[in-house]
Amino acid sequence: MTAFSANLGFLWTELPLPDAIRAAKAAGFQAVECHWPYDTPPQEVAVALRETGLPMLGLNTVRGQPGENGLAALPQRQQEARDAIDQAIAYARAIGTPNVHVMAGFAEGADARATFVTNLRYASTQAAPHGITILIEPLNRYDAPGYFLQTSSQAAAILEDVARPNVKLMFDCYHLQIMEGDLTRHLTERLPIIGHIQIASVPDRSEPDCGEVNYPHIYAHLETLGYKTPLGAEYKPRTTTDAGLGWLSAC
Ligand SMILES: O=C(O)C(O)C(=O)CO
Ligand SMILES: [Mg+2]
Repeated sequence: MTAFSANLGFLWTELPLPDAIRAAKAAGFQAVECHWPYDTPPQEVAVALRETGLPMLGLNTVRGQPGENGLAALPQRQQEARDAIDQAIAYARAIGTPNVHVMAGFAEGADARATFVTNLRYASTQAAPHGITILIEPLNRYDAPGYFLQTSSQAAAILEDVARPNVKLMFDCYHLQIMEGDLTRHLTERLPIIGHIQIASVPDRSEPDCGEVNYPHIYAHLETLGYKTPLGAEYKPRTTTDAGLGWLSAC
């Protein structure tokens, strides 16, 4: 049976993070993940995780200044990017989180690529002693125009250059259906470099129960591939989180 991780960046956002973790447990999720937990002391998050028994699978590095979307591919911003990486790894260690998504930011060109590769190697070195995996995530060009990383093929080439076993791809089916399609084939081919998978309907990014992706097919396919990590439910509820959970009980 497919397991799911509630993305608390989008689900139960009206609740403080520890209560959102409790709500995810009550709803039947097997794990949680978040975007930017930094306003909540990690001790409070750790208490809720212990109490519910849910793992927090991932968190993101900060976006940077207002209007920015990450720092790791921005030439001339290396110190800030490394501070963001250090902050994320410290928070992840405090709550036992195995993945840190290092956000690339709005950038393009050879300098941006070289900066991203260098910063990912730095992140890998800092994360490795703690058993933490670094993730990079392509975002679609409509939601994040100008974001440095946009496709899984671009990510695969960068991961080859970074050449560290603890730096992997966050395969968000929502973004990659929009950018590349062919999800079944890409999930199969990219499996060795995938560190986490996320889902949402396409194109409206709501509950994964409608739209152009047939998720039951994706779940069955991932099962045949032996992929067992809970899938990140990273969608924007059509009404409230609780009212939209029918898809979860149908799985
Ligand atoms: O938007 C997404 O898909 C993300 O997973 C994220 O981490 C924030 O941009
Ligand atoms: Mg995502």
